[in-house]
Amino acid sequence: MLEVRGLHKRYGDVRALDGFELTVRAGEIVGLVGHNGAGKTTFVEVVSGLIRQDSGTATVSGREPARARELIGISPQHIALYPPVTVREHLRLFGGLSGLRKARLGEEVGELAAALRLTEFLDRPVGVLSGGQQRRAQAAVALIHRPKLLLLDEPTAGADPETRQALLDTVRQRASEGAAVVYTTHYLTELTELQATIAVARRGRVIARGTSAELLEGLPGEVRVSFDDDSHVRVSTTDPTAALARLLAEATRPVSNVDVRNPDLDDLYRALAVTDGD
Ligand SMILES: Nc1ncnc2c1ncn2[C@@H]1O[C@H](COP(=O)(O)OP(=O)(O)OP(=O)(O)O)[C@@H](O)[C@H]1O
Repeated sequence: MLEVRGLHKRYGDVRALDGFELTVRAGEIVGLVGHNGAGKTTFVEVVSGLIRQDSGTATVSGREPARARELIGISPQHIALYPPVTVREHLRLFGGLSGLRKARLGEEVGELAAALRLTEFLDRPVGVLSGGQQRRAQAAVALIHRPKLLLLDEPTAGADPETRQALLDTVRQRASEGAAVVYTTHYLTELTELQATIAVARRGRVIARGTSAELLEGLPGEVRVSFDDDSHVRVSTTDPTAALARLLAEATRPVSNVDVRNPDLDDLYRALAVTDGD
């Protein structure tokens, strides 16, 4: 569905994309993660046809992004809606531009609004909605024409748990119906929930790809044991159960709390930075 080969894009001295490669099949969710400035948004902008790469190729169903607009749904990192225009008018406008007929459009609006818990806000101008409601409206605009490729750039940034859940459920549903999804986020738990494969971007290219289990295997997490006198012991370990058992067996003061942290994205970035030459 999406094939990206050797993308390069420079802004002055900054190599925003430096050999970026990614393929996403129909029905697959790829979680694109990486530090701030790794090139994720630039990649999304090229694939959605908003900017042109300096070199390399990006194709959506074999077509250049600018010629495949109706196949793509994009939810940009920053809200890009018209404040005085209602949610329903946005959906009619964008659905209509993508060629949805009136009757079908009405059905899609109702179904999508219910899925994203937007029904009671449909006739309010976007400008009066809360941040989380605007996030859901933005996602609805991306989804209204049932695109074959969904590009969601941090769709849950600043979202409350209800908004987050509604978005994740809807994205999973669309993938199960065959959409290819690229989902950028800074939250590993969302990608686990989406059963996404993960692509890690760094300095303008993808340096690792796999399931979270594959990528996190062997990385150390952390075990922390706190005591009644407010002191604590912390160890970094690849075997939290054994480490916890040892710390508890060796404890000479009453224990007030234990905390086990599994490896997360920061641990993964640190490990990859070492193998990537830092
Ligand atoms: N229009 C632009 N003009 C100049 N530099 C840019 C422009 N867009 C992006 N960059 C630079 O390109 C690099 C990649 O930026 P990009 O926004 O793609 O990163 P990102 O991985 O999406 O980061 P974040 O997680 O912060 O959203 C950064 O160094 C950024 O400053």
